[in-house]
Amino acid sequence: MKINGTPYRSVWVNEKDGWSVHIFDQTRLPFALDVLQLTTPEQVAHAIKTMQVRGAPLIGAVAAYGLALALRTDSSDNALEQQAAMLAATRPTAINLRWAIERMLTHLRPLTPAERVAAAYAEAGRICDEDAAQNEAIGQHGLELLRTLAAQRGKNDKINILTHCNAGWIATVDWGTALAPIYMAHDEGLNVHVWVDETRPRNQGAALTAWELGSHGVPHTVIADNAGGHLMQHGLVDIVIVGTDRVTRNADVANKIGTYLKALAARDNGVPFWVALPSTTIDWQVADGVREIPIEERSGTEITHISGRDDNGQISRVQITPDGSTAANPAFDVTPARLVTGLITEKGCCAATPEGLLSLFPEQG
Ligand SMILES: CSC[C@H]1O[C@H](OP(=O)(O)O)[C@H](O)[C@@H]1O
Repeated sequence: MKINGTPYRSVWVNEKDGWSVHIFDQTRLPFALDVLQLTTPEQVAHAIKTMQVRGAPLIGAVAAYGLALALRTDSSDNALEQQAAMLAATRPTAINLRWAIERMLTHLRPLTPAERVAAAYAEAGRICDEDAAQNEAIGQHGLELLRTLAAQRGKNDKINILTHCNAGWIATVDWGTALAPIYMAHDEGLNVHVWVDETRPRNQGAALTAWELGSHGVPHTVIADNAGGHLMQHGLVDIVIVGTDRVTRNADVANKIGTYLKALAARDNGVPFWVALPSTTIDWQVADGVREIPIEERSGTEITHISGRDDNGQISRVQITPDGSTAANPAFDVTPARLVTGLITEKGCCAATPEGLLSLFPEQG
């Protein structure tokens, strides 16, 4: 996507040295666009754990480059396995991380140590190119949904879309998943407006989705997470589109904490609830998401403290709870397939059912 007219991806190899890896430090957005240069697998692991880089497809792509960086130092079998395990363990919920590492291992294990570095960079590059292409296709299929909504009402009537967390281009290599159809609809001239859940506690909506949409000129309004149900009750939400970190073969959906509550409100108010995902986010080995998907527990300090820009223009962090209060911080929840209207994938849209998924991916049957 473009930032001030310049096209960017969310991860890229430094063209000056040909091997170090660049990402945006997403903990500094929306107030600073800082590029981080990663030169070691440990730096990659730290960036993923601290959410300097986040978003299911993007952490998989960056971890793939982390393995390439590791092999520059030691491309032995032991190093390959150990570094892969270290990177895969950085965050437990997004299946893309494990998928990307497994793909790299499958590609690299048969090679000699001398062949591995170049092959690792090439495979990580293919993972990035495929993600960008898949997300563009998701955008096209999701655009059809928005065109249908627009056709059902007056051409210039506003289409109000609610989204949760950030599933935009900065959460992927490019285009995003939930936001890809929105960008395309806006660029096509459809009158779209986005309700942006702030998405406590890390505020990926308020800080990242609002920044993305504002940078692209897409009308949007940031709301408290708890406001979505009220807006739906008053007919102010036409469709919910969210991203996901893992979808099971039964079409249960793991996503940022609070997604399940949004789906319940949508069902209660007859609002279509769609989930956008590349096939790399489908975990075909898992059926029951509520029971089987590991939910990341993050530090309670993400609840007890919040960061932002103060009146002096400085980024500062403040405590918002009493000393001594404990905090629990599950980072994801699972929305059962029964609450999901449908899935938007690079192969098309389908019902949130095992049959729906297999209709798009028959090879998994
Ligand atoms: C396009 S995947 C985006 C997905 O990832 C986010 O999680 P996190 O910010 O913790 O990496 C969130 O669940 C988004 O829906």
